[in-house]
Amino acid sequence: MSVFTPVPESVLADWLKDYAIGRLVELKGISAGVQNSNFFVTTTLGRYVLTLFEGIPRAELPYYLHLMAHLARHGLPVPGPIANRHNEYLGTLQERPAALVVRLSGSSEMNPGLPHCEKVGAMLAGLHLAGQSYGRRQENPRGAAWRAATAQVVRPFLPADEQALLDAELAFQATIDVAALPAGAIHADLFRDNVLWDTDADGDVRIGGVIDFYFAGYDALLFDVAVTVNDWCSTPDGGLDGARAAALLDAYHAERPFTDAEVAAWPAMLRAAALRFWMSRATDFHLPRAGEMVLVKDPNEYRDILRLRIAGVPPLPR
Ligand SMILES: Nc1ncnc2c1ncn2[C@@H]1O[C@H](COP(=O)(O)OP(=O)(O)O)[C@@H](O)[C@H]1O
Ligand SMILES: N[C@@H](CCOP(=O)(O)O)C(=O)O
Repeated sequence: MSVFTPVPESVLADWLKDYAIGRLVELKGISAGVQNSNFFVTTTLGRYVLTLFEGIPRAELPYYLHLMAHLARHGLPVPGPIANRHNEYLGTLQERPAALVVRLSGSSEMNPGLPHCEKVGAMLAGLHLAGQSYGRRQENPRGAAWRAATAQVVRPFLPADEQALLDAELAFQATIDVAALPAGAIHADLFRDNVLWDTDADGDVRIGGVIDFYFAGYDALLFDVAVTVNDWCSTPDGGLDGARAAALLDAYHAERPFTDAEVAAWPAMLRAAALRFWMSRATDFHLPRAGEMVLVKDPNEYRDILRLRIAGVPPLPR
């Protein structure tokens, strides 16, 4: 998150009167993240995260908030949204749609080992299984149609070799039958910075929280696995670390076995997932948004991951 819209303490203190969570003690902007304005909020009764949504249409927000509530109810470490006195998760603050969620414990691990990858794989499978009973449906906002449309916006900013890479990848992706893959609610942005780690009573790592569901949607479950593997299991040059990928994928497969169609589609899904983040980062880089604290991530990291996934990847477990 970044802070695009500042919130004065007096304004928040007044807004919180609509909630049953006590009085404002502290408000702090969060610099991590790229999509929304986020703040840590401490009140006399607890610790929360406030999000002001910057550009997601209001009508699409209940899908995310109810999905978080659904997954939390299924025992996953997902922050539950807080309802206001009108029993609604979504409010309005500084003329933006706004929501409060529980602040979970832990911090992100940017150098994950095998135990981290194993736990993330098992948790992602649990999320996909619990998501099967989620009643709402909203398409992945960064799905195939978005990728194709965004490619045309970004293309003029790219050098000739990258334009050629992009054109070839779009043509390849158009040949993939995504409808043949198991689908459901996916997180779609399960990067290392969206998982908070804690330790349990024995000192073992455990997932304290999975956050940032604001790219979630209905799509192939395998696309979500690919997004996750590309981030958690890449080496600094973008290659796949075989041991970390195997730890994550074996743990996932033990909870939700991969189908034959998924085994066949795996290389294409890794490429689709790489393309998605190359395109979003290139958009943020070439067409930046104004804001008080704005983080722009390197698009070339995902261009390189795409090139390396095209060169070849190890198969899925079966
Ligand atoms: N529920 C939460 N509990 C604890 N920390 C959180 C929570 N939600 C967000 N954060 C913190 O805020 C940071 C940015 O949040 P994120 O959801 O990734 O932003 P964005 O909405 O811009 O994508 C995270 O890296 C984490 O440190
Ligand atoms: N994970 C994405 C962008 C979304 O950023 P977030 O910090 O809001 O999760 C990327 O790395 O490009």
